[in-house]
Amino acid sequence: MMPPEQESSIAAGNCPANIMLSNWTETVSVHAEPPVSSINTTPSSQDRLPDQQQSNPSSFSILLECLRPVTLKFEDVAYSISLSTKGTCCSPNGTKSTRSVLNGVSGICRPGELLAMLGPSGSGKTTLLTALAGRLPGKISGNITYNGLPFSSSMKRKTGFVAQDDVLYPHLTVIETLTYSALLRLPKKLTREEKIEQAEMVIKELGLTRCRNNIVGGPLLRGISGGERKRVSIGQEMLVNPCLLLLDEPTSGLDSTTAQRIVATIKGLARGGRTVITTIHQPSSRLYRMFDKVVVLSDGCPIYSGQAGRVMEYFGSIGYVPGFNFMNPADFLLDLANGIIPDTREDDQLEVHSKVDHLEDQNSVKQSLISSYKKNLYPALQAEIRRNFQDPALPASSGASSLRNSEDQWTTTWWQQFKVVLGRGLRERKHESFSGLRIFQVMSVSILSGLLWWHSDISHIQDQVGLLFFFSIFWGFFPLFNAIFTFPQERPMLIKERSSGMYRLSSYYFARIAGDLPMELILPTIFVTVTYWMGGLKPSLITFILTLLIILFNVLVSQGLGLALGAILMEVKQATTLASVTMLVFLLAGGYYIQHIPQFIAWLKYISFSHYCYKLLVAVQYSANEVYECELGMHCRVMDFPAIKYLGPDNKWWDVAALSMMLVGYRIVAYMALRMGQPH
Ligand SMILES: Nc1ncnc2c1ncn2[C@@H]1O[C@H](COP(=O)(O)OP(=O)(O)OP(=O)(O)O)[C@@H](O)[C@H]1O
Repeated sequence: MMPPEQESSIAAGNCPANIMLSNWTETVSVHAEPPVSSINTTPSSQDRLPDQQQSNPSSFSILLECLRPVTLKFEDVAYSISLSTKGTCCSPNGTKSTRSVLNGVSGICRPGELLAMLGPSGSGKTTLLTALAGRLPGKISGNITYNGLPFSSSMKRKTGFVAQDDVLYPHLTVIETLTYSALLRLPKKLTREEKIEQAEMVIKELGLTRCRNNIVGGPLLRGISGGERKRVSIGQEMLVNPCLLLLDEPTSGLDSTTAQRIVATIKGLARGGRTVITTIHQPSSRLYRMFDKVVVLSDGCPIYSGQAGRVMEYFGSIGYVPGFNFMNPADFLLDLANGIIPDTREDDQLEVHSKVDHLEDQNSVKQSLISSYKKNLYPALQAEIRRNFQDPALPASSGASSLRNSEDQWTTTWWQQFKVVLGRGLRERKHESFSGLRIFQVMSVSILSGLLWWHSDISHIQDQVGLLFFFSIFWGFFPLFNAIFTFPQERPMLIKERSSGMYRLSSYYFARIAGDLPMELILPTIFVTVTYWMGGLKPSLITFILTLLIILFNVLVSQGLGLALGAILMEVKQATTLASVTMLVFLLAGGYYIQHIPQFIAWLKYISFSHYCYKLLVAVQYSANEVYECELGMHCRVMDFPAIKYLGPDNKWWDVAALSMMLVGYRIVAYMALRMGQPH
């Protein structure tokens, strides 16, 4: 294995971008360059890299040029959302309407190009970017092709998508975050060490060395800075050496120098033969100069799509000129997209503001810009999109289909995915699993109940049975409410990672369940050990072990129900409300409080796992012929005690079978609910 420095310098030799990227901490100077559609990265990537990779996997580096350049073309993209208002008492049916978010947007972005989408807030930039990333739900009309093909699962794994909000695990450090991504996303032909090396390399490339061991942090936990978070998100996508990289507002909330550095970084990635598209709010003129192409949107309609350097010329040709010579082109474009014509008199800003109020004027400016686009730009753009030439940067069409066939499998095996997600989950949640608060909660309840039932005796059978019922209910509630949070909390991460094709849902699901097991099982074990012996239950080791096993079984079933409710509703408030109603029903129908439930509702106990758990606890605690002192000097059979008699005939295996069915059934339901809510 080569030392990282050596590898880095070799890679940099192949890709000029890397020279610039590795200088993150130094002053970044990137100037607008001529459109790079002429940059032909294909021969090198096509002829050399795949071979290199096959013969010597260690030479694979994310710093090399993109392996399969992508030309992205989109034509007449339109998207509408349906808006429905809820009914009221006066108009119970509510109303339904649709709203157009994108309307006839077209463009081309070739390998090596950086395309920026500009437009006012709400103009549809994010929606278009999400559509281009193949992640927009619902029906999109128009045509979006990647090397002439529709979006495919192999394309998904070659696409990097950096969302506006960074979805990262707060308790992992920067290096851990990138290492786990590398382990999950890099191909199986690389060894673990090589993958870790790639993560290290990204850290260096993005200038994250200083904060590599800092935790990422989140809203309630101070971690790395906003710019560093953004770079970690970009780094996660860089790891897969994406041929198509899409970024949503990568500079929002950052100071101008940091923004400049981020854009310089993505410009560098484009120079490595990637197709890079970004939305951006208010770029400075320095940033604007780095763009090769721009698409300007106004209320979802395009007013410009083409070379960034020709914007002024185009708008000048249709009669719109900036107020003064040194105006930032981005400001000029945003004014136009808002329907505001920049005033030619520099000092008269009041005039501009007064125009803001003239909605009609603005709308007519927008309409005129949209029609000018349709008349002057669209025909040539459409012809260019439809031109069926063999792009020199594209692999031959056979290459495109082999791309589809050979890469449709996952980059890592099921088992690797399981192990990495499990390890990551244990690390991320160790503070939560072993939180002092949780341990205190369980310990205090166990000691308190041990004291309340202190050395209870069979002559006080009512109390003893009460303790067994308490076991079944407490260890029904506690795991249920813990499990409810699992999937709603993880949802953003799950959507992000599944959208990038990082792992199978099943490997994630089993890793998540397995990761929670240690703590889910350790706490009840401590609880039962303390309370069983303090509470004076049967002093037999076998009975104690059986009691413990029944409670652990109950915990797993109840955890399954919590997972299922969380996965179905995906909303913690609704899920906890439903869970508390369910547990209340189980508590009442369990057989301890009411022994004369009317027949028509008595079936409720059969769906209650607490009922089966309670029944089993009683069955192992008392033998069939055991007696207790029911009155002074009088002995009665335990099995005739009303709260026990009500439980019905003692057939333990039926109860075990019912609990087993619930154990598996709830988990299947949770999995199916997750699958249905997932991007495919
Ligand atoms: N699922 C949705 N439900 C309701 N409205 C939506 C939905 N998706 C998009 N919109 C609306 O479509 C419009 C475009 O949204 P989009 O997020 O694409 O704009 P944007 O240009 O990226 O804005 P910003 O710069 O503020 O992020 C907005 O008015 C938004 O409210």
